[in-house]
Amino acid sequence: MTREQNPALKIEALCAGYGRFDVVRDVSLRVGKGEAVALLGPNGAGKTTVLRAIMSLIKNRRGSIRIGDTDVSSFPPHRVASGYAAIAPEGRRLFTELTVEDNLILGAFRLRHEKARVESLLASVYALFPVLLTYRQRRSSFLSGGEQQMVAIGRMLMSDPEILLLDEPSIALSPVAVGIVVKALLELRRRGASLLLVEQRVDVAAEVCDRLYIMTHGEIVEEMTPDDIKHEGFDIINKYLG
Ligand SMILES: Nc1ncnc2c1ncn2[C@@H]1O[C@H](COP(=O)(O)OP(=O)(O)OP(=O)(O)O)[C@@H](O)[C@H]1O
Repeated sequence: MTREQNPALKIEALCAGYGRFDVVRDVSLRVGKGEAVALLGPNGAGKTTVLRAIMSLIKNRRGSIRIGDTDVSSFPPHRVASGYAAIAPEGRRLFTELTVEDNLILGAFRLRHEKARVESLLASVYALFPVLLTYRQRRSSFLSGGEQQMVAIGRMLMSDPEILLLDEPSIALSPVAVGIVVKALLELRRRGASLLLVEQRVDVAAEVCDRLYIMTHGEIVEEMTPDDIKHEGFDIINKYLG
């Protein structure tokens, strides 16, 4: 099947929010297999809410969400997390008292009876982030922000999901750490991963992604490519980001 016929993620007419209020309205988007797509927008636009809806973490949700061949719209969160989607949330949310390796292994909870597969996933995370191998027995609280972000991305990879969701992986990181995260995301792309990246930094999104959706006030208002930005400059996007 071609990428067009069988995307990694296809959202149609999603409405989602909190309590009785929708903060995401009629959102449709697609991430092809092996494609990296960014969701850009100002604070409060509803980007994180889209990611939470994909993971079934909010109850107020309508519309359809397909991951690969499966409609996951009615799945409970643990089922979505069992190999369909994984999220590296904003702020990383590590178990800071646990070691790096224990945090990573928690990401493979669903595969706990498949020891060889867990070992092989762990080896591929350490190949992506060699520094984590050095620090594997170190408590996560002792890591820098950039290293903690590597653990959050690695933990996501440990569930071997069909689509990776990243919520502002560059936030509050030093320029060097942002560079390391960008390099890791490019390497994941090279390995064929499908990514949906929520970002505030247009430069990071344009470097990593094939396509960018712009979201404001709960709706997708524009779709563009990094080439559009290259030709027309950041102004075409900055008018939406405020
Ligand atoms: N748990 C919640 N309960 C009620 N309202 C919420 C909750 N979480 C977010 N909201 C509201 O939903 C709207 C969208 O928030 P969301 O976090 O999805 O935006 P965002 O685009 O990810 O912004 P940011 O970049 O600031 O994280 C905001 O108005 C926010 O105040």
